Amino acid sequence: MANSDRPTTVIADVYRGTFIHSTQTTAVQILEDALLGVDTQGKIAFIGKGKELDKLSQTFGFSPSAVTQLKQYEFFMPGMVDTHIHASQYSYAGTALDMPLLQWLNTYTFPVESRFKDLEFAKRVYTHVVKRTLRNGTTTACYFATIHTDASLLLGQIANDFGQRALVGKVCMDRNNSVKHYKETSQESQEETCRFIAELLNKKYPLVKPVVTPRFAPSCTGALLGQLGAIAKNNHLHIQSHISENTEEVKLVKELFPESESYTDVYHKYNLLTDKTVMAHGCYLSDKELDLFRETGASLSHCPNSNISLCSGMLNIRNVLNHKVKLGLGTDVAGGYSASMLDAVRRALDTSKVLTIQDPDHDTLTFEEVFRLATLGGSQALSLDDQTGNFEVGKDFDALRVDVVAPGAPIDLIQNEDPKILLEKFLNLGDDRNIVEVFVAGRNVVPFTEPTD
Ligand SMILES: O=c1[nH]c(=O)c2nc[nH]c2[nH]1
Ligand SMILES: [Zn+2]
Repeated sequence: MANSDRPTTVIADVYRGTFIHSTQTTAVQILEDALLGVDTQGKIAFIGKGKELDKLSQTFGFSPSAVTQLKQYEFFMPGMVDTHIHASQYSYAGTALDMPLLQWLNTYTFPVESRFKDLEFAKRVYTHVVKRTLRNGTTTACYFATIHTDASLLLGQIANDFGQRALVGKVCMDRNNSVKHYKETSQESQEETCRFIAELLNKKYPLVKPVVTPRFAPSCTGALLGQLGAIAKNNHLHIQSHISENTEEVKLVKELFPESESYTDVYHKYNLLTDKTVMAHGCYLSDKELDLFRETGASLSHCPNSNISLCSGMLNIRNVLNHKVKLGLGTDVAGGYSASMLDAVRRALDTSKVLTIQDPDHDTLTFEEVFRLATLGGSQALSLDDQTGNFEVGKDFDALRVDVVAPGAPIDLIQNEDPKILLEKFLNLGDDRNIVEVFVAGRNVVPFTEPTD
């Protein structure tokens, strides 16, 4: 090949085997004996057929002997996207699920979150949650931290150090909190949000971004919501919050914001519904509110474990999808007790099946659709689908290498199964022992190379 014809991309790694991902039109697309090349920037440079090895190796200038071959019963799938997780609640995940949302916040959540003033405590919890989620296949996480700016910055640093793609939010709340040392004024909240954004952006972490984070309407005055909407707009930032999770909360919002037509209208009025907004839950949104989500491009994070654990409600995903609202899945640790997105996949399917038990006409979600929600759907919900979510050329290589028969893992394969069955078994039965490697932007981040604590 003449010098001038040489591609400018330099290939760092090439993998050969089965790749399973979603596209806009196909919930599960299976590419058997495929070849995928990753460039030195961590981006997918090509995806082709194994039999095209000679041609691809010449075009992209790599040696066929450097290709990593997957084993039988292994496949690559896109890394999973947790669109809603409270990193600061990880210490009590798996406990404290015996009361409804508003009581749960005052009894368990605010007292624990107030401890993140202590940076040593913050470091311990945040290191654990980043490692736990990464090894369970969460390559992108949208995190709530606490009101503490320095601890929130530390969460960004830890995600960066371990190589996880993350949106990190310093939580804002200037009212309705009974816990003495867990409060901020609207001025403090606004100033500290600006400091958080400036300092985090200044670090220039390649995969970690700030997200403007009003906790939810009952925790924020209209004045603070308005200031946060302006900060997000002026800096083109992501926004996250909660909406319509339980009936008591919806009633409270009506009382606190009597001038607003609906809960969604409260956020809309303060410019908090944009195409970079993700709202958790939405169990009780009306069709009109869903229309407003679609019009503004805002998305929903479905957190089924939390919705059941706190007896909040059940989101009708089919109705959300029919309204063409962007949707991803979230663990919502610690209202949700599991930090694993595989659990979110299973609970999403369970919830949809319960809705079918209640109404046999309900169009139950398929496992293929839920796979898409956990990957491509999540990346769309976070407006990061230009970078991650599937194996399209030009996106970052965020991937899980899954071995369905990994030693010690909880899956028995009795017969030779096709790749779609392998995916279904992994989603329903697998765990982190099946996730033998995790890649984010081409970098191998699991198994960990750092000393573990
Ligand atoms: O599930 C939830 N967890 C929280 O921490 C929270 N705060 C407001 N609304 C919330 N919902
Ligand atoms: Zn939440």
